[in-house]
Amino acid sequence: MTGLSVRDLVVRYEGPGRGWTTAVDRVDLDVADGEVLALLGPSGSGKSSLLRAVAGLEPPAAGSVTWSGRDVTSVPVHRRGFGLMFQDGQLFPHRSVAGNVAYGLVMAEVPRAERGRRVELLLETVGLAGYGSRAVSTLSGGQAQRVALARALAPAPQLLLLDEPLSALDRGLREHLTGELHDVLRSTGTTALYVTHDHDEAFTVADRVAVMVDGRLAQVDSPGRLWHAPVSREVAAFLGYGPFLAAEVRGDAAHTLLGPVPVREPIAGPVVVGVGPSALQVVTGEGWTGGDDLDVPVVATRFVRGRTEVDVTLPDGSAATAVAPGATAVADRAQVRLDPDAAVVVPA
Ligand SMILES: Nc1ncnc2c1ncn2[C@@H]1O[C@H](COP(=O)(O)OP(=O)(O)OP(=O)(O)O)[C@@H](O)[C@H]1O
Repeated sequence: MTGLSVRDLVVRYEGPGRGWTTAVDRVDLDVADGEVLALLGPSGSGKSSLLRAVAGLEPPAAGSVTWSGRDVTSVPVHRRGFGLMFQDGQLFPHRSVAGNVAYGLVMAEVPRAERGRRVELLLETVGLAGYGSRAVSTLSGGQAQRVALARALAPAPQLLLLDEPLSALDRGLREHLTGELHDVLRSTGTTALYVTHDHDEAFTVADRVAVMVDGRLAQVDSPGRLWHAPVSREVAAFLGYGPFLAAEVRGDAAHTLLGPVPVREPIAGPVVVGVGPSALQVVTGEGWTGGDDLDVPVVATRFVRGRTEVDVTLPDGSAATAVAPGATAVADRAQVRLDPDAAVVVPA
C-alpha cells in the first residue's frame, strides 16, 4: 500500500453551548503516490478539518489515517514527515530568505554544503534564484508565499498538505502561481493534498478533485470528469452550473425549453439540465434561426473580461446569464441559444 488512505474519518468540535459540530463525517479518501488531490468545497464544508486531521493537528473522533501502509492516526504531527503550507506562510521574520528555506534542513541535520545547494535549487524552482540573502520583510506577498512553498518542499516531504496557500493573493498573481505550483509539484514528484474553495485553482493544480459538502465527499474525480459529469445538482451548482432547467428524457437526450441536451451517462429517475457558465449564447444578426432559440427579456448587461454578459429571464421564470463576444450592443430583448455540449444532465 503506497500513498495516503483515510478511512471512516470523523472530526467533531464541541459547540459553544450544548451539542457538537461534525465537520468531517465518515470520510474515505485515497491519494496515490505522486498524485495531487484538491479538496474543493464551500466555506465551512470541512476541508481544513480534514486536512488538519491528516496532518495530525486535529485528533479525529473516529477513523484512521494511513501513509504508505503505516497507520499514523496517533502519530504526533512532527513525526509524520508531512510538509505543511498555509494561507499565510508565516515566514520567520528575522531570518533571510535562505534561512527560512533551510529551516527544515537544519532540523533534519543535513550537512551545510548540501543544505546550501538544496536551498539554491529550491529558490530556482520557485522562481526566486538570487533572493537567498534578502530579508523576508522586503518581499511582496507573492514572493513570500513562494518562499513558504520552497521552505515546505525543502525537506522533500513524503506528503505536502496545503491549506488555501494562495488565497491571500490577488487574482492575477494567484492564477500565475497556481500554474507554477502545478509545475513544481509535478517536477518534484510530490504527493499533495490541496485545500481550496476556488474551482479554477483546483482544476489547474490537481490530478483529481474531491468536492466536499457538509463534511462529506460528494464526488472525487478527474477535473474533466467532474466538469462534464457532476453526480448531483449540488455538485453542479457548486461548480457554477445554473439555472437548472426542467427536462424530460426521450431517447438519448434530455429535452428542455432550450432544446435537447445529450444524456452522456444513464441516470435513473427524473433529471434537470444545468446550464454551464458559457452555455447560453446571445445570437446576433443572421445567426437567428428560430428553432430552439428563445427571444427573452434582458435584465442587465455588463462587459467582463473581454466579453458581454447579459442577464435574462427565461420563459420558466429562471434567471440566466448569456454571453456575447466582445462589446456587443444588446437592447431590451435578446435571442439566446443553449450550447448543448456546455450543459449537463443531473438527477433532479
Ligand atoms: N476549532 C473549531 N471549533 C469549533 N468549530 C469549528 C472549529 N474549526 C472548524 N469548526 C467548524 O467546523 C466546520 C468545518 O470547518 P472547516 O474550517 O473545516 O471548513 P472549511 O471547508 O475549511 O471552511 P473555509 O473554506 O471557510 O476555511 C464549520 O462548521 C466550522 O464552523
